[in-house]
Amino acid sequence: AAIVEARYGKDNVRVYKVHRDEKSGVQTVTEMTVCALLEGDIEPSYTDADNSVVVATDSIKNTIYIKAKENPVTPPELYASILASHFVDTYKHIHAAHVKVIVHRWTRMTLDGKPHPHSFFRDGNETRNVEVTAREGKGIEVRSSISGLLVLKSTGSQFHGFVRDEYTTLPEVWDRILSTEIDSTWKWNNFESLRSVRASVPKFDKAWAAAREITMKLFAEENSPSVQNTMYKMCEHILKAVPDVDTVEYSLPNKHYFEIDLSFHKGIKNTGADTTVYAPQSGPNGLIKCTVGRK
Ligand SMILES: O=c1[nH]c(=O)c2nn[nH]c2[nH]1
Repeated sequence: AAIVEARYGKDNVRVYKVHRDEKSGVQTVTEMTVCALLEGDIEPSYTDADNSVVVATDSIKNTIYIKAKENPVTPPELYASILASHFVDTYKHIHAAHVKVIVHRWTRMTLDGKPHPHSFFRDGNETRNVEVTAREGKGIEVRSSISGLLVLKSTGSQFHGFVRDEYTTLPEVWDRILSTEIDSTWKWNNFESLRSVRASVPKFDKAWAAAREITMKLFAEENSPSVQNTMYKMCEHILKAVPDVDTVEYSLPNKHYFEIDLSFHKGIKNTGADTTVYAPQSGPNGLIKCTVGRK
């Protein structure tokens, strides 16, 4: 037997960092969950119990905190690239590092119409994420994403014209609820070095804001003929808005809301156009995925 591939490290490292602006007294917080996994000449630790090649996961955890202390933690693309590059540059037997950063939402409170200097709230489970791979001699791959953004529209969604055969019971619909949890990822053109990531720092927040705005605007404004078509348009718009992005991918659950026929009770009309009461479904759910590139 032989190792085909291996990587190891520390997962679920929770990091909080505060920036205190002395002049204004305004404090800004960032909270993230970090995973850092190393790859390289580490087979002997698996095959021969030779721990001389192991950078302990505890040391990896320490490094995550030290790099957060020494460097900016925003944009997450920069922090993740600094962290991943550190491992490849520091240990000659480590040839790749994979870092995932999940940034949680602490949205500043607005009280009496004014932003509060040091109070925040968690407005939703949506997160901004980055996955970085630094590979020796091969630069830095960066994938940014939005996940957990739960959306619903009460109309403006349809689904008809699909295959009808002996397996089909789904009625065609011209007006339905559409709800999904946005998972949108945009992959940046390869960065040849940490220096080129730093040069692109102004682009990362703008790209995230554009992807989020495009996603919600198209979701809301399209009279969607299907999840497939609407997600494809989201990809097209993001590719147009962010020239340095190579591909965009979406993975969208279709979280169904079913009509409930209540006619058994005094002939209540609650189907088709008369439906006002629905049964939200926890499962099964549709799952629609695509990756779109530049032709
Ligand atoms: O948007 C949709 N796409 C599909 O592929 C599908 N299948 N059932 N309902 C559906 N809705």
